[in-house]
Amino acid sequence: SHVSQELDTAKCAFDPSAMVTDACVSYGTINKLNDDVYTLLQSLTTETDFFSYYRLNLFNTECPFWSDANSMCGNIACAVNTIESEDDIPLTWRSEELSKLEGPKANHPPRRVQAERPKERPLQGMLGEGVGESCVMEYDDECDDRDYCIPEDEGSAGKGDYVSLVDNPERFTGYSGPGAHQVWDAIYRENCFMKSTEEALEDQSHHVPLGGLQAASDFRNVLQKESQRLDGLELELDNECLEKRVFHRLISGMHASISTHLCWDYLNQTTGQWQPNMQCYKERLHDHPERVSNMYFNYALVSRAVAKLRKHLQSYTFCTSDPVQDFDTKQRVNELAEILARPPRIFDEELMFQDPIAHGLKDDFRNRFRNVSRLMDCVGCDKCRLWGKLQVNGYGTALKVLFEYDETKNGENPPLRRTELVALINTLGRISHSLAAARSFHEAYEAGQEHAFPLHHYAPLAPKNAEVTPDKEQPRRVFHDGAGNLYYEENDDSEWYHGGQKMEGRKPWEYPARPETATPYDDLVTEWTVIRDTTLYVMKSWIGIPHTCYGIVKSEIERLWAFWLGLPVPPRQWKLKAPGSDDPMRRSVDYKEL
Ligand SMILES: Cc1cc2nc3c(=O)[nH]c(=O)nc-3n(C[C@H](O)[C@H](O)[C@H](O)COP(=O)(O)OP(=O)(O)OC[C@H]3O[C@@H](n4cnc5c(N)ncnc54)[C@H](O)[C@@H]3O)c2cc1C
Repeated sequence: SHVSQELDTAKCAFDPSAMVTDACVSYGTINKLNDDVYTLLQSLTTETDFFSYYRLNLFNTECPFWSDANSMCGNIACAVNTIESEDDIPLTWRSEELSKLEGPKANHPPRRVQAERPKERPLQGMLGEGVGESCVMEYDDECDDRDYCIPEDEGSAGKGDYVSLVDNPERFTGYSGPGAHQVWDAIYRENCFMKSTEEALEDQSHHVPLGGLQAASDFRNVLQKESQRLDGLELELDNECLEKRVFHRLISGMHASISTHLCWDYLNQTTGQWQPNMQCYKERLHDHPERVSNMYFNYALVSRAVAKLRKHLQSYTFCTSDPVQDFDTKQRVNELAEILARPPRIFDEELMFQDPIAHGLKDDFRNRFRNVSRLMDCVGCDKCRLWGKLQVNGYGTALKVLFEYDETKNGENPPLRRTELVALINTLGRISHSLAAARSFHEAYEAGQEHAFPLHHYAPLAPKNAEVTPDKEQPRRVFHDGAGNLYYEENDDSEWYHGGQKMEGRKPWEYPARPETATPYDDLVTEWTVIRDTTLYVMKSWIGIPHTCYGIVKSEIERLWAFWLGLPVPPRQWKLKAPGSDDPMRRSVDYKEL
């Protein structure tokens, strides 16, 4: 089918209508990359305090483009458009309820108050106990004119709130109808860079003046050059609205990603069941393969931006007062950037805008993006506005990094605010999840299934147990494989050691692939080794139960005794733990043992 061609084709011939050859990478390569980073990205966005809280101005803003009086419902206060008769369904399933934000919220304290509060608790527990507030608080309120988005606090009295992204997943909210369409229409209208002079003049009242004609011709020059470089052909380029296509792909890809999520996490408002909706997928994505293709384009663009930040992120402080969380977050981010930076390069921003003649275009692009950012204030559903704003900021940050950053330098680059970094990584997390969900939908659809398949099995996750080792001041990552072996990482450079021996070619939680030379006999021996080890492990655990219980009781009595005598109570020596990815029972075949 067309979609499978779109998804699986290994070639990406230059196609003027597809516009950007820079992201000319096979869909298969992107799927493979996504398989490698999916779990890491999801863990980063849901398990670290730094990336699971976002600061934004959600309520103190007004839609600057139209007002309630003359619009078809675009403003925040305006009721969301919902299914025919919502009165018949329970309150919790109504769009009005689904649209509301959930979970704790913390105000961003003004500068004067910031100075008075302790560095560890700048938000005074407002997000709940156990949240590393120094990982969430953003001290940098400055703006930079190289930003593609409106800094969240611009033009409003409030400095925004911190909200939990984990408590407010992007999913079906029921927000639809003319209000939602009006916003999407306005966003797509932003993309026409090259218009007739009359139209351009007419538009001056609505938009920031842009010099679009100059930009369009700049862009055409760049494209012409690029196409010649690629295949020596003079391309027939459409005379009208050329730039529109790059911009269009970004917006359309974001729209498609939002649609994928609402179809994946869909609520049947009459039965109250949350489940993937195949019909929704078919109508919004399957029947429009170019939308799926635009999501892939966005993936390439945003992941390249993260890869480009690799050096910058190595020296980034995520949490000022929580070294273990800071270390853990940094390790995961570094690993993500490292995987994304592996060849082949999937997006080549140097082919765009970098040409000195294309300066007008860059400003134009930036200004249009700012307008899209402002349009987000016209979205009449809190949760949708949250994710809409976050993703526009994420794409804006990706563009800023792609076109304003020099990856070899550090000091001279524009500052990267916490909000931008959180938006960037979460936006990548969103597209990553969209690609995975679209693939599951697609495969189930092709197989004639009514329901989507579960998400693919992704690469197991690296351990997250950062520990402060006694012999080092810095925390470093250690990995316990559950069979009594301890591995540790040296020099923050992903070199893993076991008993002083460096592990070549793999991480301790990875298992070597089956060598091409392995014979069926090797397979048999390997399988037998696994069965034998597993049986021994289980037997050993059972035999060890009395000893373990004795140890627990003894240590608890000692603690109680110390407490009774008024002495310092020693820390607990044991803990209950659910099996994780480091569980040896999850071991797969280890050929290295052969
Ligand atoms: C910023 C924003 C965030 C939103 N977030 C959510 C959310 O989190 N949860 C939720 O349930 N709803 C959300 N919505 C609403 C949702 O996007 C749809 O508007 C709604 O579900 C109605 O869908 P629809 O089928 O009428 O078409 P819409 O998705 O509203 O699309 C309008 C028109 O745009 C065109 N179009 C659609 N998709 C694409 C594409 N990928 N590329 C190019 N053109 C396209 C089609 O011609 C379509 O008729 C959000 C809306 C906005 C504006």
